[in-house]
Amino acid sequence: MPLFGRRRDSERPLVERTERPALPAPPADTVDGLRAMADHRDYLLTCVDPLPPFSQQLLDAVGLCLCEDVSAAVDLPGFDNSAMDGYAVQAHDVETASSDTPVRLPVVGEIAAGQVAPHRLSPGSAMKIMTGAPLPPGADAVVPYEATDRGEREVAVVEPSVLGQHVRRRGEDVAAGTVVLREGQRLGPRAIGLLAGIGLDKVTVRPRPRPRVVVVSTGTELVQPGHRLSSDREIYDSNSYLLAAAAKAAGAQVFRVGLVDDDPAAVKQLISDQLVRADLILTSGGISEGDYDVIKQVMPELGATDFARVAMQPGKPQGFGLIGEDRVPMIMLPGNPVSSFVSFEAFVRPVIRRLMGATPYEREPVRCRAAHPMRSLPNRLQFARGLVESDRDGGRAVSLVGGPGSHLLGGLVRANTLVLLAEDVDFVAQGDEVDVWLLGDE
Ligand SMILES: Nc1nc2c(c(=O)[nH]1)N[C@H]1C(S)=C(S)[C@@H](COP(=O)(O)OP(=O)(O)OC[C@H]3O[C@@H](n4cnc5c(N)ncnc54)[C@H](O)[C@@H]3O)O[C@H]1N2
Ligand code: MOO
Repeated sequence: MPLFGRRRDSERPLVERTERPALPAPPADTVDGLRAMADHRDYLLTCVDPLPPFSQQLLDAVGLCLCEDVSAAVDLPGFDNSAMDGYAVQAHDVETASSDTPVRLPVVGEIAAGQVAPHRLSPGSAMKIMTGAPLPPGADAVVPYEATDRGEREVAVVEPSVLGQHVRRRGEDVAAGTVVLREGQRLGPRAIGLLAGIGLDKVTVRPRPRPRVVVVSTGTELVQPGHRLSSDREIYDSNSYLLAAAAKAAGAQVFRVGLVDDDPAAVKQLISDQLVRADLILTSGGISEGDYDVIKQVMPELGATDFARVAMQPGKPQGFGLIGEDRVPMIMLPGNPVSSFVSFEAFVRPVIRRLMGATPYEREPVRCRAAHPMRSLPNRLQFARGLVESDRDGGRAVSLVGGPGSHLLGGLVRANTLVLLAEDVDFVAQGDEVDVWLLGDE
């Protein structure tokens, strides 16, 4: 299918397979001749690196995490300066001043913020000074206008002053060389202000706001939603929407490319075209044993791939690859909609989190009481669709909803939980505890 409408398909170069490093050795099949779900997940996580930290303009870094300690290269304040509009003086000259016995001093100059003192302040004199202006050498206090008659050539000071009064000392806030923000710290408005205050316009942060995830559905039977089904052999493409929405909810920037037929040339062209804008490519369909399972057929020509049978239900067939010159990670998911969704939860969400440098990568299982007896396939980690509700004792109980078939998209929506029934479990009695993944934050 045309992607950008700039060049004809025949003009675009394909990524051809050249000699490239293979994938790391995949884990052994340990469950009934199949790969354990956790082994497959951990394998994908070792094959994918977090996106590199990158230097970001301050305002684009809000909400992101620092990848380095930040030290101040300058003192804050950078020089001794006045905290008030008034007169720079020597404190001992005005230590007895009062409204009954004002101290009169000649005004020998003026300094505004951004200027420097015209000369040193001699004992027995005053210099006009504005807030933020550098204190003249020789001065050690500032008398605010309100404590004087605001004289221009001579000033009468009517309140006493002490050493250092209204003077902001160099380095009293931040001394040059000290660490002001730590690696891992999330940048909010105050941290952004401080970074600007010490003269930085960029910082190194992670995650990239969003890993770029390209989503593609394969299948000649698929029709774009919004169009008419022209025969009862056709079905609407739900997976590219489901996966795109799930990737977006996990924090990715998503490019939903949509559909491609089970045509090897079209699939190769489309994937080659997408590599340039992808940190991760997701496909659904075409990876099991069928005669038209095009992804499994062509992807080994474009990169290093691993097709596994995983001891889980749904989600048994799984594909992974590092594709093209840049070895872009690609996760090839099974076509049944529930299989696709469960595989996303088990493998894709952790990989997106790893790309973002967001830990923990995996969902934390939560213990929950079974509301009724449950049967499970032996030797498969079963992801049953569950509904968790509060029980009478204020605890949580889960019941199964929607049926076990991996095509049951309607039933999936009634669930708020995936119930994890382990490989060595074939029966759970009512009241027994099971692990669940709560899907509330999707
Ligand atoms: N002989 C065998 N057949 C199958 C096996 C097996 O081990 N041996 N595994 C089964 C399992 S488990 C699954 S899951 C599926 C996975 O098959 P594929 O990944 O090759 O997917 P397809 O054959 O292309 O499609 C399967 C099913 O899903 C529908 N589908 C596909 N894409 C979409 C979409 N974007 N939106 C909605 N529905 C979609 C498709 O029409 C099929 O009904 O293989 C079993 N077979
Ligand atoms: O195991 Mo397949 O992935 O659901 O039916």
